[in-house]
Amino acid sequence: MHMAPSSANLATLVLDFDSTFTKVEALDVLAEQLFSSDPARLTDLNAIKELTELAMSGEIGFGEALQKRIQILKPSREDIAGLAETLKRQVSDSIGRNLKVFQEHPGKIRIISGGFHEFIEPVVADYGIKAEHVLANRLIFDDNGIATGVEQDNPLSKDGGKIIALQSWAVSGQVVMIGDGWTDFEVFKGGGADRFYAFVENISREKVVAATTGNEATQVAASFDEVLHNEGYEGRYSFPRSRMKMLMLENVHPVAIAHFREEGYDVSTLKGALDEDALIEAIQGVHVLGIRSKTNVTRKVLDAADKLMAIGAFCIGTNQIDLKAASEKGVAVFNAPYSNTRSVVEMVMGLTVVLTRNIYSKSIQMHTGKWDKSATGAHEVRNKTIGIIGYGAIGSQLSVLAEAFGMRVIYYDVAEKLTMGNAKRYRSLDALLAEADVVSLHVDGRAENKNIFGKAQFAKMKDGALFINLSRGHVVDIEALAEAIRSKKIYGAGVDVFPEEPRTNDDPFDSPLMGLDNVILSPHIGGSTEEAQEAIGEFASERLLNFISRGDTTFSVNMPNVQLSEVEGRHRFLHIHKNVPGVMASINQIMAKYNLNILAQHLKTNEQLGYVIVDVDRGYSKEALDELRAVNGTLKFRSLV
Ligand SMILES: NC(=O)c1ccc[n+]([C@@H]2O[C@H](COP(=O)([O-])OP(=O)(O)OC[C@H]3O[C@@H](n4cnc5c(N)ncnc54)[C@H](O)[C@@H]3O)[C@@H](O)[C@H]2O)c1
Ligand SMILES: O=C(O)[C@H](O)COP(=O)(O)O
Repeated sequence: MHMAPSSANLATLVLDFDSTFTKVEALDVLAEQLFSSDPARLTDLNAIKELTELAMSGEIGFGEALQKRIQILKPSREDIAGLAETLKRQVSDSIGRNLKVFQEHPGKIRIISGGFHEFIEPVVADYGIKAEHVLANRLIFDDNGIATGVEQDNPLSKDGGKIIALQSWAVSGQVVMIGDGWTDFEVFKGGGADRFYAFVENISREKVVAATTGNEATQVAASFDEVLHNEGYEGRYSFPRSRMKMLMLENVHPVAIAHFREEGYDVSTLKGALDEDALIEAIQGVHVLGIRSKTNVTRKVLDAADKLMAIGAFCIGTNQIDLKAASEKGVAVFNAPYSNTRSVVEMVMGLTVVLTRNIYSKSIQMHTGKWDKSATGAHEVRNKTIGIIGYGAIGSQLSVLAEAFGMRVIYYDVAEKLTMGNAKRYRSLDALLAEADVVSLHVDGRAENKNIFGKAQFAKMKDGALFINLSRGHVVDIEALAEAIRSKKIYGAGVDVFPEEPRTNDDPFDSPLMGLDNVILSPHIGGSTEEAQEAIGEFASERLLNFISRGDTTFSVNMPNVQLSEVEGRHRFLHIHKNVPGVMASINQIMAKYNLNILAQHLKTNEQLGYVIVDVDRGYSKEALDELRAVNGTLKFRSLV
């Protein structure tokens, strides 16, 4: 049985304290603490920060910097106690979430620091690290309890001291040094450690990072999870999040990026969309892709995606993604189906009023110095009929707002829908077109909807009616629309979406609708409000995070939806497979064969996919995982801790 790895076979992990165990440099924090109670000490604060930085990047001797800093600071015993309390709240995120590892392997994780026992010990004691496993300096206090210097016979008060101090432990087995600073790298360089990790979760020091290249025993670690994973410890995450790449295109809202980064993922961003070739290149090694409406995720892109687990469409539409191909590969797709609905609807109402009153054309005239005050051709929307085609989230919300404006609402939808207010469902599109003063399109972008609105449909509209499309460009024959406007069949139009749209703001726009009378064109901004974008960022990032961290597929557009709790104190296997007979039986046979203690099990299927989630006790065999991965029909298999 594969249980939590036994301590005996594991390397001893020696952690630096400042900017590694904690997020901060303790003496800088102390300086700030003293400065905040005495603003006259601002110059002291700056001097301390400068000395810290110079010492950490190896520019001046460590011992010299330490002495100088204590002599400037002169902290009291109370100041040091206060500092320890502050530092307890500043433990590095990846250290904090791995508390259990410290508890499971007492003595295996130790601290070596050029800082001071007086504040390090109380902080690391919370992680079960005993005083004898902390190597650090000691302060010298005068009779008034004020620190006046550093004990000089301690090797850690001198340059190159860490490597000498380390020998006093006489650790048997392998030693791994983890730290952000040059003195930490020196431990490895001087032969005091078998391996070295440049710890960059809090700060990345160029000289230290550069020193790790070209040596197999040294590498950069973006989190303690990575170190634990590499060294065979069983940490909080089975796979370090800092090694999971997220690529966010098309200006995905910063709130989403911040959430991903807070959770420790490696996120890169691009402002615009990418074409197929560029995306094929960019998607290599990417675990989660974030897009909006302009990025086409084709089968070719999905074929090239070697690590992809999930796609987040940070918008409503998912027609730009080959959902069938994504399902065949077990890639989960999420979107934000309701977050920009209101923004679109408000824009439709605004366009309806502006077009009905001919305000847009009059405004253009005013800008050329023409004053044309007249009521001719301007109408109220009250008592007019709006015909909504596609009565989904947006169509039905529009129904409510249009009624609030006093409009009569009729709608046409291919599916059965809940009718809002006094709206009336029409089963014939032609009948709707014959009655509507305003026709507004809100169908989804499925491929079959290409050109559903063309010459024949415009011909069936009332003379002088208005046409609005904020759904998808390809659903309307744009030449037919241009002709309907030129011939005055249509009195005006509001168009936000086009068959061909520029990929970025730097690309040109061209359309047969340009220059036509009473036609308001907008650059696909129906959902582009700050409110909507933030709401999408929140919603879609939460869906993706819940899927990646716990397997939850709530709201996925292609995976069977399963709502799951967090994985605590157990293992979770996630098995995505083709929906073919026999998979579940095979999985259960493997579970029985390896005597896995099942705590919970879920199976949900859709036409294409089956999704099995099994929670088991922490003890399990690696062979069982290999067999589960090899079950016929498996598309993706993951094990979570
Ligand atoms: N302009 C923008 O910025 C913007 C913003 C958000 C959404 N959108 C687009 O708006 C559209 C509507 O979004 P939603 O959230 O309401 O989608 P939805 O899926 O909730 O609703 C679409 C409705 O259209 C119906 N439908 C599909 N094909 C039809 C057809 N041929 N005839 C009649 N009814 C049909 C469906 O049955 C469904 O009820 C989508 O195309 C979406 O991509 C555009
Ligand atoms: O599908 C959508 O939500 C809209 O088309 C908006 O797309 P966008 O996020 O690219 O603006």
